Amino acid sequence: MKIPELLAAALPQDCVTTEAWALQSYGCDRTTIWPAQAVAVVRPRHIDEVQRCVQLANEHGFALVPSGGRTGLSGGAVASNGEVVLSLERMNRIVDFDPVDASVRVEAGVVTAQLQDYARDKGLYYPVDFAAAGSSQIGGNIATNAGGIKVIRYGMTRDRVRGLSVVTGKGERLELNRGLLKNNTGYDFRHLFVGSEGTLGVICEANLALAPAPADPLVLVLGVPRFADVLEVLASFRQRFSLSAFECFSDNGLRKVCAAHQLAPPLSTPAAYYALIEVDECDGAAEQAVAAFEYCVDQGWVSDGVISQSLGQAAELWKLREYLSETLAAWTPYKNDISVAVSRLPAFLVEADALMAARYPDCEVVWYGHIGDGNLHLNILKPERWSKDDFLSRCSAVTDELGDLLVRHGGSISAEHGVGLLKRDYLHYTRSPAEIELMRGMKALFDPRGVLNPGKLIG
Ligand SMILES: O=C(O)CC[C@@H](O)C(=O)O
Ligand SMILES: [Zn+2]
Repeated sequence: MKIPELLAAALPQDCVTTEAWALQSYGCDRTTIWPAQAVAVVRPRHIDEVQRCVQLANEHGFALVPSGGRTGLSGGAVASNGEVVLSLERMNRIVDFDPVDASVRVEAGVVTAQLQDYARDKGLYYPVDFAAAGSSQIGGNIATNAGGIKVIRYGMTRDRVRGLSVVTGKGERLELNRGLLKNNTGYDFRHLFVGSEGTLGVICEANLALAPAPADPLVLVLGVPRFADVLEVLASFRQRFSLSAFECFSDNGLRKVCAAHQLAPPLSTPAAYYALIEVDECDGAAEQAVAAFEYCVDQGWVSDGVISQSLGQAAELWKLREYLSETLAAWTPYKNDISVAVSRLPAFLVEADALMAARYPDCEVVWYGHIGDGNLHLNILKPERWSKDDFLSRCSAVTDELGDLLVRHGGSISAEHGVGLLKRDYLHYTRSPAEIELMRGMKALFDPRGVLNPGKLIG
């Protein structure tokens, strides 16, 4: 029997499809480098069906690509090698909520925004947030340890995960950590699965910690002529506030967003860079923010600025940052998602800036990111006249140089987007040979036949 027939015989009939549109659409994520070449798409409704798929894959030797909202930018959910896509989208129930534990148990296919709304309705807050929250799914967020715009205050997805139900690559079901806050009983496998990119097991359910509802946001956008001064601005605001976001973007990125979305630029005087700062709106916050802004102007770090006067204005200012990734997609960008310790950013930036200018003389580079977390998204835009292949091979060579630079500054080749296929060959810039060997050992332990997401993360 062929693989789709095997699956159809073992699962409810409407779980399996081989329709061309489905193979295409479920076989890709937001990268455009690898063509979709899935042989089937399976969409189970229950963890038992997930387990059956994994058992079949082991018995018959085919590969599965676990799949969420496919908003990833590193090729972690691409099926370009005859795999079966295992989509969790139908497992999208919020199973349980406990107000005493302030936690929620959800299936993997719950969309991030759905959980955010649910938490808000309960008077609480799910703080992992990013532009793709409307389509990304919790299982994928956990598998990639998604970050986003609130990491500076709330941490990454890992910091929310209190428990996981997974099906390992061997087909075993594991209940990891049981939703407990305290559980010192040896190796915590839950954390091994966070960020494992579907290579160890399929995340089916999660117990997630919710946060208290925050105050309304106060948002500032400040014009900063020199990149290094963005760090000075960060330090000044940090002294006065517990920040809930500190983002940065360059003027060329802002101009593209404004043009694509018919938005007015935030400041009458443009600056080379902008810092977007969010703090809690509370008594005296606006006055404090103005004082911090004036201090930064006096120091010559900031040339102009705006502060939100309403929730609507705060949301409008956020659009300038949040629309960047989607706007730049029109230029088929090559993405670098890198990090160094915040304290090392100034020194790193000087060298990274020089490297970009020297090695990409023909390409426009758009800088932006979660600079308060030491995380930058360097998007290299493809010149129209260059073929995709030429562009990619040039970018790959520069990524090696960037890797060397990151090694010198103790940084990471992937801060929050994961490794997938895109950064797999650069993993050694951040993880030692001994670590990579241990990763392979883990993979062999949980997925001895290599049926889960082969080729991703560690190859
Ligand atoms: O597209 C990118 O480079 C970054 C996407 C996302 O992580 C963001 O911060 O907007
Ligand atoms: Zn980001």
